[in-house]
Amino acid sequence: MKVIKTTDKNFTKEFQEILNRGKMDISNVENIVKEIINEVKNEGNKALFRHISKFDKWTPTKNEDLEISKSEMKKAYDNLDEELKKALHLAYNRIKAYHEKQLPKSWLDFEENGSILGQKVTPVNRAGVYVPGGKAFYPSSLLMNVIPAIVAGVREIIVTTPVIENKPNELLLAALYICGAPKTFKVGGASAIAALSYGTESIPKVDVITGPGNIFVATAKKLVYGDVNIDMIAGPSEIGIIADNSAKPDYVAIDLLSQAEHDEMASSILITDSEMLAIKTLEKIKKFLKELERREIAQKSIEERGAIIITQNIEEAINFMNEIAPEHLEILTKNPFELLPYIQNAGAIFLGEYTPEPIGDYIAGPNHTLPTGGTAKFYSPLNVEIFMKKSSIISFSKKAMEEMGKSCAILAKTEGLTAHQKSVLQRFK
Ligand SMILES: NC(=O)c1ccc[n+]([C@@H]2O[C@H](COP(=O)([O-])OP(=O)(O)OC[C@H]3O[C@@H](n4cnc5c(N)ncnc54)[C@H](O)[C@@H]3O)[C@@H](O)[C@H]2O)c1
Ligand SMILES: N[C@H](CO)Cc1c[nH]c[nH+]1
Ligand SMILES: [Zn+2]
Repeated sequence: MKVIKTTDKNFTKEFQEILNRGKMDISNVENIVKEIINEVKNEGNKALFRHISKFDKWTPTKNEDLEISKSEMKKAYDNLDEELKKALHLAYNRIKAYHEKQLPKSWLDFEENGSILGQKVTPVNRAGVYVPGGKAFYPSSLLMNVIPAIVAGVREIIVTTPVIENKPNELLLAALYICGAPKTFKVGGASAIAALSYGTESIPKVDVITGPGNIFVATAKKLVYGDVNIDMIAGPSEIGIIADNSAKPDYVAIDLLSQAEHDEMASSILITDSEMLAIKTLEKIKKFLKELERREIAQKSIEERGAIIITQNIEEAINFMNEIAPEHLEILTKNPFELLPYIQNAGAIFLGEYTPEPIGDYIAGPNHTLPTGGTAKFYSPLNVEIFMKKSSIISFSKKAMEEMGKSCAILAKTEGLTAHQKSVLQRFK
């Protein structure tokens, strides 16, 4: 784990290396992904069968094999352990309530001259949700993506997820049932993104695709963007923590490890003005690592992509964290809310010692699909608006046309667009 001080001679170079870590390099996989997309475009389900056989360790032979039935979902829900069921419902209700607050409104404005201007908000007709499933199952990501689409009022939601060895995860099946049993296909990676973008015999073409995934999924989303809308290109998980000497090293250490255990490419960064906290956190990381199920992944991630930056004061810590723009930011200082006005870039901000990042992954309510790799400088968390679009509304009265028609006509004439000019002037005859 890199430990550096902002007063070190080579700090600028070291910090630049940290900034570059999250940037996604798709050059190695771009050609492979292009080929997969073309095969799905040209051959439909037949290509899906082949890709599933190659990557997911089972071989579908007919179209029906691709779909998870509603009865499978119901059976998994009925057989689910009561405590898990309660937890799923709690998560569902909290995520739904939070996203309902995000709903944009249609509006009409009535001007004195009798004209009406406004905006009409409409959900997209069909949305595709990708749920990763290559190396682990993510029922929580299913909820985080499907619930905003439900809240937005999307008419049809199509889910795709790879099902390794054709053995669906019971919790994922139960979560699908709670989400209203949307049509779900056992397809993963770039093939799934291509199928949702262009359609196959079984999978309908959608208007927007959301959901995280590995480099093949991210690259495919980048390539199909424009033919469909996408939420964002999310890379490996990240956590940034700003802490002072009031923070508990145990909390800081385990919260850093919480994202490190996701992925060897995940990055976990502590910025603190307390050298003592830095030393104690390092000790605790060593202790906790021994206790983790995913120790090897977490260890590799924390050793190769973890960092502690020691600053001269908390203002400096905030400035460097704003430059990093982490996916998740925890503030573990005496008065965390005092720092909030100065935080400019972060996907989600967790304030205070009782708000560890994992509470946001599952239960709190805000979305856990967040911008990574510094893209929190311009992307927002996944939200209901990605499943909606807006149309402008314009209705001019005769009086408004008399007031403004001439100005419009002269602008049109100056652009050389005389049909535009005449279209307006006709109204005066
Ligand atoms: N940001 C979030 O909210 C969030 C949530 C959950 C998971 N994640 C991340 O999503 C990622 C999930 O990755 P995953 O691999 O487990 O599952 P995945 O579902 O993203 O990818 C599995 C699919 O990748 C394709 N694939 C695998 N190897 C390939 C190859 N050599 N060539 C072409 N295609 C290939 C296959 O189609 C396979 O079905 C992880 O990095 C995880 O940390 C992020
Ligand atoms: N922390 C991940 C997003 O970066 C989401 C997740 C799903 N399950 C657990 N965590
Ligand atoms: Zn997580």
